[in-house]
Amino acid sequence: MKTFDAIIVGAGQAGPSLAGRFAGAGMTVALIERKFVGGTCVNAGCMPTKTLVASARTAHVIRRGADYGIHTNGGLLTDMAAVEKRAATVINNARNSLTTWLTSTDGISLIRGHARFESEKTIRVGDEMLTAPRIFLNVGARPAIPAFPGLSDIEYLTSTSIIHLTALPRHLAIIGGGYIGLEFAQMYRRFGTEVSIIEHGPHLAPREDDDICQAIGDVLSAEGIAIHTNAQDIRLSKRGENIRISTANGNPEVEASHLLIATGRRPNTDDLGLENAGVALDGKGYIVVDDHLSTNVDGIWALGDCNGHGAFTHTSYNDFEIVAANLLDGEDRKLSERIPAYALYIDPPLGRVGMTEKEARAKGRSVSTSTMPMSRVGRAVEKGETQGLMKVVADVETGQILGAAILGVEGDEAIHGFIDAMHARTPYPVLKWAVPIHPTVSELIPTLLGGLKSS
Ligand SMILES: Cc1cc2nc3c(=O)[nH]c(=O)nc-3n(C[C@H](O)[C@H](O)[C@H](O)COP(=O)(O)OP(=O)(O)OC[C@H]3O[C@@H](n4cnc5c(N)ncnc54)[C@H](O)[C@@H]3O)c2cc1C
Ligand SMILES: NC(=O)c1ccc[n+]([C@@H]2O[C@H](COP(=O)([O-])OP(=O)(O)OC[C@H]3O[C@@H](n4cnc5c(N)ncnc54)[C@H](O)[C@@H]3O)[C@@H](O)[C@H]2O)c1
Repeated sequence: MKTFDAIIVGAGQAGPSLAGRFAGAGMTVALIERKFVGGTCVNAGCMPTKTLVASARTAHVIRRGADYGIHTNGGLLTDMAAVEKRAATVINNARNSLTTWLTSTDGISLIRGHARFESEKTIRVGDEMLTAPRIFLNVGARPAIPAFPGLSDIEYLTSTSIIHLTALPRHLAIIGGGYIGLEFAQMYRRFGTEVSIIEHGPHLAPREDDDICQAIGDVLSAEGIAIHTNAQDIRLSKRGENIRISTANGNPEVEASHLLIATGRRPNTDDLGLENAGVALDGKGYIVVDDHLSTNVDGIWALGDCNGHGAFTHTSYNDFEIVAANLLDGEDRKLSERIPAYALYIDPPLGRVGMTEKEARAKGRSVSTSTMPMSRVGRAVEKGETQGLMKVVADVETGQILGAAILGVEGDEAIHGFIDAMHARTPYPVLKWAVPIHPTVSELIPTLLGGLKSS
């Protein structure tokens, strides 16, 4: 049995930083990883996808060159092998530098293998038994694949395997119109593939307000992506070399050369031996945690996607910050203090923070909203990218901003004006007097706030 001050399972977005802080405080840490250090973000998530999105945007800009008075001689060719290689390089560089840091930091033992609880304080990795008074779970999630009829007869892609394609599909069908589905849909359309999205809800990006969903649909259909919503009872079958996707409610059948299933993710908690430690899970398999990220078992914490309180790199990293601040810096940081924020990396991107209008109304707040089309934003006009809209939701009684969305050029950056104001709890009338820089997207935020009215 090897004894450490702390054991961390999973080297995703929280584990390595936590290991570094503990080691810096003079503690011995075992960091256990069964696959690649860096977890989903580095190896199969944010980093490769945003690298691929950048290649796709380059193709799009070249295609639009004539709109800007710039002409290219000859056609456009996507060299998918080179596109894939660029993403692989980004992955490998990030993974290697993290590995170098972890293996060269005194106090951290990077242990390769699958970890499983034997008891509350004991973890097995292969033949090795490890124990520590503090155990931190950062095991992440993986694609969830629904049991569609016919699934076993066909080959399909997930967000993990599609990253490694080196040849362009003729026709990519995507089941699921959420983050993964939409980012890959636009990316592959821009690479030159025919793309069909099949979503069982009434809208794409169904968590968003209807006006935002509608605008997202408009952006994607304008690029020639076929969108099939309300697709119930999806069935899969093989037709020659192709995959046929049929639905019950009159949507046309889609026959595609490739199929990506992007219907959500499930936590990696089913093979961790949690029953041997008595750690409680919720109905969806997420580890139940309190406001300080402690599980129901003393001395065991859960961070990142596996606790179901955020499914993003920044939320996993913030979980690390909360635990480190509370255990090492004598602070009292809480999960409930975090304001949800995220971006959907279609182009133009959607930056989002806080509540949607429908969430705010469901909570019974005295809601006031203001929207503005991106066609009124000078910077967007100058860039020739006027799709989308800005929207803010505020509480008219308290003057607090409840949420905001910027679907538009630079929306993922400009939304930080709202993120910071909401974090500082600045009432919106104060922001109306800020003097932003011209010409930016953010300069329209005071005007947007000026349009707030109750309805
Ligand atoms: C295609 C895609 C694109 C994304 N894009 C974005 C984006 O643009 N922005 C954003 O914020 N988020 C994005 N995400 C989400 C983001 O990647 C995840 O939320 C984030 O990586 C979660 O981090 P984590 O630390 O919770 O877990 P992970 O990064 O998943 O790490 C968990 C680690 O634990 C290891 N592990 C699991 N079980 C065991 C075990 N029993 N023993 C040992 N090791 C184990 C795994 O191998 C893994 O390395 C994207 C996700 C996907 C799939
Ligand atoms: N930009 C980002 O930050 C980013 C990018 C990609 C992924 N992610 C993370 O990865 C997670 C998973 O992404 P995702 O797109 O797989 O999940 P998601 O929950 O965002 O979207 C899944 C979509 O599939 C639909 N769906 C579910 N079951 C279906 C079925 N049986 N038939 C048809 N449609 C069905 C849902 O209605 C939803 O629209 C996200 O929650 C997010 O946290 C983040």
